[in-house]
Amino acid sequence: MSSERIIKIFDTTLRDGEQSPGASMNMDEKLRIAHQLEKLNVDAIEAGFPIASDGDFEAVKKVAQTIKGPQIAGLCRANNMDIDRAWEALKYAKERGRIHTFIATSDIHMKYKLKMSEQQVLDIAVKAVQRAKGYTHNVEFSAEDAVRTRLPFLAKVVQAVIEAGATTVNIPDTVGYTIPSEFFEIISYLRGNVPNIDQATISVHCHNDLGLAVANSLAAIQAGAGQIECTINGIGERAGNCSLEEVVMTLRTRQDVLPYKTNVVTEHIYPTSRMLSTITGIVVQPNKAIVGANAFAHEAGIHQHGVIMEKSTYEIMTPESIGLNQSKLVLGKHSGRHAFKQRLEEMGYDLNKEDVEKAFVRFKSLADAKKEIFDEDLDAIIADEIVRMPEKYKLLQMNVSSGSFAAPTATVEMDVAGKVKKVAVMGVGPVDAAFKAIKKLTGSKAQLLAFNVGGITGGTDAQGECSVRLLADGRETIGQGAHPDIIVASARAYVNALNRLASTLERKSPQI
Ligand SMILES: CC(=O)SCCNC(=O)CCNC(=O)[C@H](O)C(C)(C)COP(=O)(O)OP(=O)(O)OC[C@H]1O[C@@H](n2cnc3c(N)ncnc32)[C@H](O)[C@@H]1OP(=O)(O)O
Ligand SMILES: CC(C)C(=O)C(=O)O
Repeated sequence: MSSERIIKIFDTTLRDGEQSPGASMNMDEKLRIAHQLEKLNVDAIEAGFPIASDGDFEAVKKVAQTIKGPQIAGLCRANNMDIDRAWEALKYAKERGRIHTFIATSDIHMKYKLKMSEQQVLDIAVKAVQRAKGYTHNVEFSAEDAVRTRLPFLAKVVQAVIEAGATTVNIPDTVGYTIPSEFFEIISYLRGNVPNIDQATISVHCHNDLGLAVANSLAAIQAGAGQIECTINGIGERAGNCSLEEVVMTLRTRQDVLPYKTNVVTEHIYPTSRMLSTITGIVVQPNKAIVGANAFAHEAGIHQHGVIMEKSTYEIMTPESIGLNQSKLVLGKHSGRHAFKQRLEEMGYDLNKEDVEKAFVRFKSLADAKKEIFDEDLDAIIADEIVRMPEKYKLLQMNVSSGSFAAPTATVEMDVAGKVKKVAVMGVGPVDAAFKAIKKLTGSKAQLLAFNVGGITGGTDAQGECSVRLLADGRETIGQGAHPDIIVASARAYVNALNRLASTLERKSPQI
């Protein structure tokens, strides 16, 4: 086999992909995806099943009229009505229009579904290809459920449809049943037992019921197949189809052992995946290979350190190669100092070693309480931990009980100018109780002008950020506090404001 064979990519997102429950697209949506597939430079777009509905017919027609470059295929059963209707839509793509006709060849499908004998199926397959040939030279035939078909019969069908003029013969694993070594054997068998096999492109169409669609497709091309049928994000009937991005990026990344190329412009993969997910509402799982949100994200400190030093330590392909701007270091409880310091620097903080260490300790304890630490959380940590004035008052511990039955009560322990004091106070609500307790412990006469509370980041595990505006002796101060517990954040803000007030009054300079 010659090296660096070009493998044709036949995208069926708009046909088999649309068979995913909930993935139906209207004509405009199909057209938008088709334009994106055009940018990806796939070799063929299967735009729909024209006999299925008027809407599908119009969509296939519009794609055939509009898209330049890729071939445009339409699926049809092996009967005249379907084939004629398919060509009515596909004819607008002229010589790029491909009629894709199919019939099942496995015993189980022939017996229970079609209720036909082998001979009947063989005759119908040949007639269908001949009918399609009357319209175009560009005819694909699929032997549905090929991998569960008895091999001598499969070979007989393949030989007959090629004689009838099929230019592409597709060997689908309709139910995602086969394993890679078997698929390799099936394709090898056909290449060894169908005398005219070289007159057509062998195609494969793998479903993912056992999670093997990509592996099976790769095994098939290693055995000599020349076309892979696949979908964006791997969507499709049941567990989906072979994922375009996975198969294409495997071929791009493992050139050393897979000497095949595709024509796909891989930099359009990520935007295409996003667009499809937005249009269909089918969310890509975060750990999905290539296009999942975590595919280029590193959370563990040891990995982050490696990536900071040299990306290839933990990245086998670049995010840019699929159209992503850059990989992401996710700060969480497994992160280490290297990643933490790098993020602070990227955010513009130039901290000394001691301050980084102080912030890091606080970051680790926050990371234990919430899943992901965002830049806003780091801002709050820096504001709280580093950019602090000398503290006359320190909040040591607090506990608040609240609800709709007992009166809200705050028990607060503070260090007030070197003395540890504790008090329990009731209030209208938990924040009111906490503020009253702090006032009692500090003896402050400051008037509360404003109190604001907000979640810094989304989710119920968000770090709450509170701000408090106080007035005393004609001076206003603002205090801020952050903590996953919103009451603790409020108390921290209050104490922070009192400390600012104290240091302002001590310096006797009019600051806010
Ligand atoms: C493996 C695959 O993904 S194949 C593609 C699957 N995709 C789809 O089915 C989506 C589009 N399908 C549809 O809109 C409808 O099924 C239609 C319009 C094609 C047919 O609808 P209906 O006429 O109501 O038939 P229905 O879907 O209930 O049954 C399928 C019929 O086609 C026959 N049939 C199935 N496959 C083929 C085939 N490849 N060639 C010829 N006839 C076939 C069945 O035997 C059955 O025939 P019957 O009505 O004489 O019993
Ligand atoms: C019609 C063929 C190509 C198919 O979708 C399948 O067998 O899964």
